[in-house]
Amino acid sequence: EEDDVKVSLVSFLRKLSSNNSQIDLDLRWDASTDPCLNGWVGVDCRGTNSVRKIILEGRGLNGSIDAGLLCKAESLAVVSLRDNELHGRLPPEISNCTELTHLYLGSNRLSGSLPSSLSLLSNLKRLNISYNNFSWGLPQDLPRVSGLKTMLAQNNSFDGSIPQFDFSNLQDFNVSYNRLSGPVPEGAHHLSLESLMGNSGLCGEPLPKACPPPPAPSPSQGGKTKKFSAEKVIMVSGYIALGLVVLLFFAYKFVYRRMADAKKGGYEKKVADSSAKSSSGNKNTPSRSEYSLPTSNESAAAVSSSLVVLVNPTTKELKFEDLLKAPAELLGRGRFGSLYKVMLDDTTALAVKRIKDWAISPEDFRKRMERIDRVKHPNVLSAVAFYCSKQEKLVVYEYQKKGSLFKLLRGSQNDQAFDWDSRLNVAGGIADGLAFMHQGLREDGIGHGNLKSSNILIKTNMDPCISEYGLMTINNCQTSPTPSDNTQVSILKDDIYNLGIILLELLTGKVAQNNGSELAQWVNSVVREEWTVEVFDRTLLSDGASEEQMVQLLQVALKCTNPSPDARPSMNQVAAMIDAIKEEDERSIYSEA
Ligand SMILES: Nc1ncnc2c1ncn2[C@@H]1O[C@H](COP(=O)(O)OP(=O)(O)OP(=O)(O)O)[C@@H](O)[C@H]1O
Repeated sequence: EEDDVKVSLVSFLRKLSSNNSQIDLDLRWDASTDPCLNGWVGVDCRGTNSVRKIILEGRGLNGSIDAGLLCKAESLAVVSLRDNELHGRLPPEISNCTELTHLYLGSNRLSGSLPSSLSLLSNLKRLNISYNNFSWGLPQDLPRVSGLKTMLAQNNSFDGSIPQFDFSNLQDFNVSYNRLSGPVPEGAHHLSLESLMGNSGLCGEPLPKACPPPPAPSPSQGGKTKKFSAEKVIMVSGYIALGLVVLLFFAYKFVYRRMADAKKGGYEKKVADSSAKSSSGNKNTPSRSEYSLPTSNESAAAVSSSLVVLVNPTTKELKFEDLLKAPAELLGRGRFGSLYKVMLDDTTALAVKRIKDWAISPEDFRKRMERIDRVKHPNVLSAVAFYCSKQEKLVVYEYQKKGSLFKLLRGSQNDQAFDWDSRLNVAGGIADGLAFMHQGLREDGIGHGNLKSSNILIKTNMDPCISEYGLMTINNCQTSPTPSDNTQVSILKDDIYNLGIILLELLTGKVAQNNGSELAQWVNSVVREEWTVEVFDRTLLSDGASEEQMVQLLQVALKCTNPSPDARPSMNQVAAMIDAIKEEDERSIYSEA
C-alpha cells in the first residue's frame, strides 16, 4: 500500500517535470526512501506515513498533472503547483483527493475545461487557478462545495456565465479577465469591480454596464456558450459607451457641485445650473490652449478645472465635452485609477487615465504635467492633454493598439513569438527613455513611480514606449521595497528596481506579481545554486538566443533589483550596459554573416 503511494508520487513528479531527471535529483523524491522521513523536497507529512502537503512552486516544472497518480496519496490536503509551466488539463481524477482543502495551480499554462468533478471535493476551501489558459465554462455545480472561501480564476479564457456561488461565504473571489458573459448573479452585486472586470459580456452591478431588459433568458446553462455574434458585440459595446457617458457626466456634475459648495463655504445652498452652456472658452495659442469647462462664470475654480491640451492629435481642437460625448470603454481599473479607451472618431482613439485619490492640488498637478511635457523622448508616451480639478484628475494619451508588454509576455507564454532580438530592443528602449527622463527631471524629483510591464506599451514597429510617466509620487504609491527617507532620490531608485523586474520578465518569460519581489527572489535563488540557465524562458533557449547575452542582461537585472537602493546603478548606467550588450549582438550578427 505505502510503497504504492511512493511509486505513484515519483511517477507523478516525472510527468510533472516531463522526465527532467535533474528535477528528480534536486527534489530527492525516490521510491526507495520514505517521503516523510527522508526529506522529499516539497513534501510535508502528518505523522510518519501520511503525506499532507505537496508544495512545488516556481520550480520550472513544464510537464502535466496526473491527478490519478497524485491522489494515490489519499491524505493530501494541500497541493500547490503554482508558478510553473505546467500544461494540459486538470484531470477529473483530482476528485480522488477527497481530503483536499487547498488547491493552488495559479500561473501555469493549464488549459481545457475544468473537470466538473471538482465539485465533489467537499473539503475544498481555497481554489486558485488564475493565470492559466483554462477555457469553456466554470463548472456550474462548483457552488456545491459549501466551504469554499477562495475562488480565484482570473486571467483565463472561461466563457459562459458565473455560477450561483454563495457569495456571502466567499472571502476571495476573482473571475476578471475571462470571456464570461450574462448577468452578474444576485448576491454578487457587492463585489468589487476588480473581481469582475475584463469580461466584455458581463453586465449588471457592480459593472458599469446595465443588463438588457428581461425577455432575454439567462444564457448558457451548460456554461458552454459559443462566441458572440457580431450583433451582440456591437450591442454590448453600445451599452458600455452609454454607461460611461452617463458615468462621466455624473462624475463631472458631482465634482462641479462640490467645488461650488466649497467656494461658498458650504453654507449657501448650491444653485449651480449644470445646464450652463458649453462655452468653447478663451482660445489661446493653437499649440497650448485652455478651455474653460461649462461652469458658470462665478466659479473661480474655472482655471483649475480645465482641460489643458498639450498637443493636437487631430485638426480640430480637443474639448472636455468631446471626451464626454465620445464612446468609451473601460480597459482596466488598477490600484491607482482607471483607464478608458475613448473613440474620438472612426480613426482617433485615446486612452484616458482617471487617477484615483491623489492628494495633489490642481495647481501643482498642472505644473507637474507641464514640466513633464517639456522632456520628450521617443520611448516615452507624451500626454495629449490633461484635466484637473480638486476631485478629478484625467490624463489623455494616444491609444496604442498593439497593447502592452505585459500582454506581449503573456502572449509569448501561449507560443506567440517574442524573440530575443525584440526583447533586447524593448529592454534597451525602456532604459534609454527612462535615462533621458531621469536626467531631465532629476531636479524636480519626478520619476515614473509606477513602472511595470502593463505601463510599457508596444508601438507598431515593436519599439517600447513608456506610459504614465510621473503620475505617481512617492506619497501616493510605493511599488518597490525602497525605504523612502529621501523621497526625491528614492522614487528614481524605485524606477530602477522596477526596470530590473521588467528585465527579469523579459528573460524568464514569467509575469511578475505585485512588486515582483517573488520573481527576484526566485531568480536569485536559482542563480545562487548555479543553475542560471534554468531561469531563462525556454522558448528563447530553443530559438537559439545567445545565452551569453542573456546572462549579461540577467546581471544588469540583478544589479537593478539589489535590495539596497544605494547599490543600484543609475538609469544612465543601466542604459549604457544594455547598449553594450546590444552592440555585441550586432557585432555577432555581422561576424556570422
Ligand atoms: N495609451 C494606451 N493605449 C493602449 N492601451 C493602454 C494605454 N495605456 C494603458 N493601456 C492598457 O490598458 C490597461 C489598463 O491600464 P491601467 O493603467 O488602468 O492598468 P495598470 O497599468 O495595470 O494599472 P495602474 O497603472 O493603475 O497601476 C493595461 O493593460 C494597459 O496596458
